[in-house]
Amino acid sequence: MTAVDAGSVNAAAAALPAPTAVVHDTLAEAAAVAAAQTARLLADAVADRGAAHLSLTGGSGGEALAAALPGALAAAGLIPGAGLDRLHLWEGDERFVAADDADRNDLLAAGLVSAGVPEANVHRLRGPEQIESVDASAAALAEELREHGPADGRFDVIHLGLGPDAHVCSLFPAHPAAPTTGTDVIAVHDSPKPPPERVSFSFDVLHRARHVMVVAGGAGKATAVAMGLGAPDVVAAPASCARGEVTVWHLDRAAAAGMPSCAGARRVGSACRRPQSPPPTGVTATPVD
Ligand SMILES: O=C1O[C@H](COP(=O)(O)O)[C@@H](O)[C@H](O)[C@H]1O
Repeated sequence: MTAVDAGSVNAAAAALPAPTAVVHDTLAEAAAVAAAQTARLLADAVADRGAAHLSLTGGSGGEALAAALPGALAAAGLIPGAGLDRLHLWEGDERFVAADDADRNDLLAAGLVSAGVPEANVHRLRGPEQIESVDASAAALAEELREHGPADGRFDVIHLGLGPDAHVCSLFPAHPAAPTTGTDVIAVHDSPKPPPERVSFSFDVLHRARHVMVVAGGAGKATAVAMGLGAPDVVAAPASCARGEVTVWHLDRAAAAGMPSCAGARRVGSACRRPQSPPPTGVTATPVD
C-alpha cells in the first residue's frame, strides 16, 4: 500500500550498509572509475542472470557518466552480439517534458544507443506529447517496470547524481513526494528545481538495488555530500537515504571537502581526520551513521 512515511524510509535506509566514499582528482575520473565498475557488474549480471538493468541519472554526474560508459562497456566485453542486447536502460528520474526537450535526462543515453544498446531496451518516460498527465506517465512507467524490469525487482546498478540541496533522482528535501513508499514510481509535482513535473523512482527501488553509485563533483556539492553521508534523514537530505546492498560515492576533491568526520568509526586516511580539507586522491572513507 502506498504511504508517505519518512520514518519508514529512514529506518529502511539505516538498516542497509553505510556508503563508502572514494575521492578522485576530477569528476571525469570519478565517473570513469564508476563506469568501469558498473560495466563489470553489468557483465556479471548478464552472465549470471541473463540480463542486466542499469538506472541512469541526469545532471553533471550523469553527463560525466555518459561520456565514460560506452568505452567502459566495451572494455568489459559488453559489445553488440555479446551481451549488449541484454542490457536494459532506465532513468532514475525523468522530467515530464517532450522527448526532444533539452531538459530530458534520457538524451544522455544517446551514446549508449550508438554503442549498440537496442533502442527497445531504453525504457523512456512518455512525455506530454504522448500521454495526458505526469500521473498517467508515472503509472505507465510503473507498468513498464513490472513487465520489463529486473525479474527480482532489484536493479544491478543505480547511478545517482547529487543536487546541491542533497536531492537524488527527483526526490527533493522537504517535498511531500520524497518519502513515498509502497510504490516504485512516483509522479512529482511542483519540483523546486525546474521543470516542475517529473517522475522518479522511489526509495523502495533504491533500497532493493544491488549497487547504488553516487557520482558528484564541484564545490557546490560539498554541503550536500556532508548531509548525504550523514545519518538517514529523507526530509532534510534525501541523498542520505540513497542506499542499496552496496553503496559507493565517487567524488572529486572539491565535493569531497564536505565529507563528514569519521570520529568514532573506522578511520581510513586523512579524509576522516581533517574533514574540512580535501582528502588525498584515492582515499576511501567509511562515514558514520
Ligand atoms: O534535476 C536533477 O538534478 C540532479 C543533479 O543535477 P546537477 O546538475 O546539480 O548535477 C540529477 O542527478 C537528477 O537526475 C536531475 O533530474
